[in-house]
Amino acid sequence: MAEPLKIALAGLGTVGTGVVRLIETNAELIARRARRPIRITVVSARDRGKDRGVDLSGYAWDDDPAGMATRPDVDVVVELVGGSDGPALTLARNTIAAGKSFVTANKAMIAHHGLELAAAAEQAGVALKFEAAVAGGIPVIKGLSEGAAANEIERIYGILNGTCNYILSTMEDTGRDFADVLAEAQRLGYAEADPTFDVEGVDAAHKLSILAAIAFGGQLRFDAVETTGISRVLAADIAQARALGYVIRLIGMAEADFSQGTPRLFQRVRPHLVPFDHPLAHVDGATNAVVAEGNFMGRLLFQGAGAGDGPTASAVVADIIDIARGEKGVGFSMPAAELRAMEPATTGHRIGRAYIRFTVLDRPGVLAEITAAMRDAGVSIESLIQKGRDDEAGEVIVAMVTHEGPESAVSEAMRILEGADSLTAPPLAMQIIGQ
Ligand SMILES: NC(=O)C1=CN([C@@H]2O[C@H](COP(=O)(O)OP(=O)(O)OC[C@H]3O[C@@H](n4cnc5c(N)ncnc54)[C@H](O)[C@@H]3O)[C@@H](O)[C@H]2O)C=CC1
Ligand SMILES: N[C@@H](CC=O)C(=O)O
Ligand code: NA
Repeated sequence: MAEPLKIALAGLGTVGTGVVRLIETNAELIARRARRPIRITVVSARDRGKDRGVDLSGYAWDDDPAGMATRPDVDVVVELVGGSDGPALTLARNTIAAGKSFVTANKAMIAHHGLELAAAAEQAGVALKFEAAVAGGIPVIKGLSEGAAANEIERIYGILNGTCNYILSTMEDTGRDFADVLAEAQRLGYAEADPTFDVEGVDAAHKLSILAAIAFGGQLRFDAVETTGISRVLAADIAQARALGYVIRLIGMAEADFSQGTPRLFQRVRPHLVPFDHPLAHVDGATNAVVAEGNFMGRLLFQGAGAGDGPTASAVVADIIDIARGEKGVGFSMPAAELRAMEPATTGHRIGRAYIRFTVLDRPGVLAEITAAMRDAGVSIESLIQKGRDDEAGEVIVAMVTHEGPESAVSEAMRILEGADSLTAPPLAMQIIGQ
């Protein structure tokens, strides 16, 4: 058998320890499939003394992750530290500059610096791979850039954050409290080091911008993702949605319009109402699902574990195996210089139904004020429910479902009601996903 491929592993948290366990447990099978053994030679993390439940005694330790790139006992660097800049980015740049291949699960860094790193890797003739960065263990990057390579893809959407999906589906099934379920998702290793990235939709936006670049062959535009998280979704919204025949899911959606001049790119992360009979309504726990629509393949659905040590490690090690087999590719579907510039598109043109929820003071005239704003903005109401809350603040919940109409009209109604005295919090509008 050929010489082992020597791996430096930076970061020994949820994913890093998962990678150690996987490489040790499946060593023989991996060596056969990779045509050579894969051997971790050196590791690095913040705290050397911490018990991580894995045996690290066979590996060298380096206090300085950034310096691992130039060590003679390293062929490939695997970065599992996290953060868009800082040590992760320094390590990526150092590794590529040293002429070595780089594997990462770091969507924040790829969303911000992916084009720069891809161009540098192509110039250096090394691999830059990040399958674990999008939808954890699901091979969606490989699926899109290889399996769907012949298609023009105009639309891609799905559930891209395991933590939010775990929170929403657990609250729905058990009625448990948001903060309590979030703490559990953190204990299970699903959440980011700063969980506001999960609950405010930023992590899903990182992933969506990477997927969109791959699916549409466009330049990464994380800056142009419209992002709303789940922190303002109330247990009352979940109950109301269920009564109406829907579940609530955080959906990332990207669409490309190539019909004229500079292609246009629409990217949005937002909680949506999903009808019970839609495939995404049955995606529970930390599972992710991605739907891609291509002009010849039709609709593809990728589904599987989007977070957690084992599934994420599986994607990281698959990238290492590709490199061991001699692959020098970069994770995008075409060379960085050929990725098209895309102009961000606004939501104005979109048509659909929406659920809108208001928390208001229980006093005369409030409902009239809300319905007048809807009338003035041209929003047609299909149904409206008013419910008291079990608190002493005198608040009630008003929830409505609109008829199909322009999203811009809903935005206009929200604008008219902005700062209205009778609202106790800004209203929350969620689109209802179609088939
Ligand atoms: N946890 C998950 O399910 C998934 C995580 N990811 C990504 O994988 C990466 C790692 O995530 P986790 O393992 O969950 O994080 P974690 O917080 O569990 O582990 C991070 C590791 O990096 C080390 N580290 C942090 N700052 C460091 C520094 N300045 N110098 C040296 N070491 C440092 C820590 O000591 C720790 O060992 C992140 O980019 C994350 O977004 C991607 C997919 C799924
Ligand atoms: N925090 C992320 C981890 C995987 O990418 C998530 O919850 O999906
Ligand atoms: Na993946």
